[in-house]
Amino acid sequence: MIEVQELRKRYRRRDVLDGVSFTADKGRITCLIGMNGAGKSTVLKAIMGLVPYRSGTIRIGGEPPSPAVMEKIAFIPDRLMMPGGMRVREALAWMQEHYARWNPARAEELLAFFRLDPAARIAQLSRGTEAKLNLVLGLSRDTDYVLMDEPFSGIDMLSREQIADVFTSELVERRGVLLTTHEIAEMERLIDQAVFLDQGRVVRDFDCERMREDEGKSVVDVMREVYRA
Ligand SMILES: Nc1ncnc2c1ncn2[C@@H]1O[C@H](COP(=O)(O)OP(=O)(O)OP(=O)(O)O)[C@@H](O)[C@H]1O
Repeated sequence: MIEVQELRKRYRRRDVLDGVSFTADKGRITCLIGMNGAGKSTVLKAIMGLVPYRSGTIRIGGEPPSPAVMEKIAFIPDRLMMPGGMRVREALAWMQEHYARWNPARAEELLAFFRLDPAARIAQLSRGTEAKLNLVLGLSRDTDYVLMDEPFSGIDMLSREQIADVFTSELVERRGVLLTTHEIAEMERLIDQAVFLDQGRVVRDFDCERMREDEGKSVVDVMREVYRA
């Protein structure tokens, strides 16, 4: 489980995270939902130790972050972080060299699934193809948790459907997935837990299936309720 408790972060004297608390369990897909600037990416970056925070506690599998604990998490940022001159196969080799839990068979499988050309240069990939490679690099590590920042952003409908298939496959089944989005409509059927962020605060946190059963509301219904209020 990833546990975030009372996380506070300031940028230029402004509170961008104002006491954020939630958990993301293994075997579930948890989605941080919020408008632009709500603080979603900052939460992921704080968990990964990429930005310092003022106060609060982060636990991963019950342990505080450390280099060994961070090996259990793969972070897939909103844009690919590899140099443009690199070829796809070189990016995979780089990952294999730098990450202990790299799974080459899975990487090959995902390359074939997304029909990525191993010889293509990264700079020449379209936005959507780049997003798919970004997913291949993150999901080919055998980690307990995967953090994804806006995995669907800028991607055409058919590619989104292909990426959605990955979410329902055994690739993420046993892992804990924490992702962010501001476009919930097509993520709705994929996610188990919804955490709504607004101006650095958690305003709703619920089990999506229970919400549908108990109150007959979809995540989008709740979103309208929260943000139009
Ligand atoms: N490096 C930075 N310096 C100053 N302010 C920042 C910095 N990074 C983010 N912020 C501010 O922190 C707030 C939260 O940003 P964050 O990127 O976490 O939002 P978000 O919910 O992920 O938004 P989006 O959906 O647009 O990606 C925003 O108001 C943003 O302007």
